[in-house]
Amino acid sequence: QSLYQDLGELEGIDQLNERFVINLVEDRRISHHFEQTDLARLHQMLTEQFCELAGGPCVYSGDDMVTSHTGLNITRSDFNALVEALQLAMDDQGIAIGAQNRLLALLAPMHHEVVNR
Ligand code: HEM
Repeated sequence: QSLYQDLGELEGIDQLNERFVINLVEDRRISHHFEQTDLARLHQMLTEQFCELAGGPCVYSGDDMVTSHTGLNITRSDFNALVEALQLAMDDQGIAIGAQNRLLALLAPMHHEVVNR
């Protein structure tokens, strides 16, 4: 059973990111970062990215992580808040803890590309 399957394939990942984006804009610690953001695009790009990372049949078509986060002044605390928003969304989707941890392990190394840029 691949991570892609454990996340509910494309439909599950799409639903996950719908909740994730809502959680981001509702989280008062980090919502200010998303005031100018095209949320429909963010949702779509996250879905492509997670699908590809999880081994699904997608190709991420967005900007690279350094380019898309440079100038945003994202802190380590902001990063941790985003991870919490994702965990809440994964809980909501009923994704098993093992699969949650596998996705988070794929995202964690990206903190170098998004924090303090
Ligand atoms: C592993 C962590 C992260 C991942 C995987 C990630 C992923 C992405 C992706 C896929 C995009 C879309 C890029 C595009 O439009 O081409 C994006 C944009 C964005 N991210 Fe992140 N991100 C992460 C961390 C963060 C954090 C911690 C924040 C702030 C709390 C943040 C704020 C933003 C904002 C504001 C945009 C939109 C920029 C714009 O409007 O052009 N991201 N991110």
